Amino acid sequence: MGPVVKDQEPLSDAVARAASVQSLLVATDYDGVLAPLVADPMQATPLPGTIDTLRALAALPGVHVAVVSGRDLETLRTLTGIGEEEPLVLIGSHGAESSSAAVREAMEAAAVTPDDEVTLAGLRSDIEALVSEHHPEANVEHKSAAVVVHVRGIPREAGDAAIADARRVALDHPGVKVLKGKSVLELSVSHADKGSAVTALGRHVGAAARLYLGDDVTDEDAFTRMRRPEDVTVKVGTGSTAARYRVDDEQAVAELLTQLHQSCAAAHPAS
Ligand SMILES: O=P(O)(O)OC[C@H]1O[C@H](O[C@H]2O[C@H](CO)[C@@H](O)[C@H](O)[C@H]2O)[C@H](O)[C@@H](O)[C@@H]1O
Repeated sequence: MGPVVKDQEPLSDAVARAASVQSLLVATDYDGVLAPLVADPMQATPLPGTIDTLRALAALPGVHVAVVSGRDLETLRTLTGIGEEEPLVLIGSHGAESSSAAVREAMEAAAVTPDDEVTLAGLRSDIEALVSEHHPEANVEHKSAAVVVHVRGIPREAGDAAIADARRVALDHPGVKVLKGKSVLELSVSHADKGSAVTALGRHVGAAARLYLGDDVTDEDAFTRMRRPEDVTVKVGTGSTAARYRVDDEQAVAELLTQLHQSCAAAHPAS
């Protein structure tokens, strides 16, 4: 897979350049970027070594690291194994939740309200009823601000029917945001987006450059917000994108993070 824009600086040069700035924010999506996609969401584990590479990056002076996901914060912490005492920032529920107080403050206006909770409770029970009565081969994932219908691994026609019916259910619940992801339909009461959360974190740490890796439609909010010449945006896999660069898969992400760590370690030696 070639670069997204022709005749631009090669990705390896852009990574080396980003590594040399005084304050760098490295932000990465989780599913489909650090962790290969699998049928059971709770079995989606990071490729060996990737979290340790992020830890090593976060230990360097002037390098800030965040994992940004549609997962809720608690699940993201469990799946990444990143502890509360570690310097890595976790951003969950597409920006609605974060381990960083600065991000929480910036996203306060997008926080889930008690009215949203009521909407979500009604939605959860309607989706559960729909799936158990009409689409038993589909699965339902409950998150703090959303309910997700999963159709990975089931026959195409059955999956499409489940997604179409879930969309219809959402219409009965005003204020619900519908996000079509990879073999999922997410119905959310969150008003947050990854782009706002990551740019808030970048501002907070005074990032001179931001490097963002993502594979799904919700990552496009981050790609479109990171348009400074110093920023490096990387789409993982196929599909149209606002990112400047593209890599094939999670293995290529692991290699890119290793290259980034080597460049950052050379540019930001620990004192
Ligand atoms: O923002 P992300 O970290 O990319 O999370 C997006 C969604 O990821 C999960 O679903 C995806 O991964 C599953 C496990 O590999 C896979 O079964 C599913 O088909 C994918 O769409 C997660 O379950 C969702 O809640 C996230 O919103």
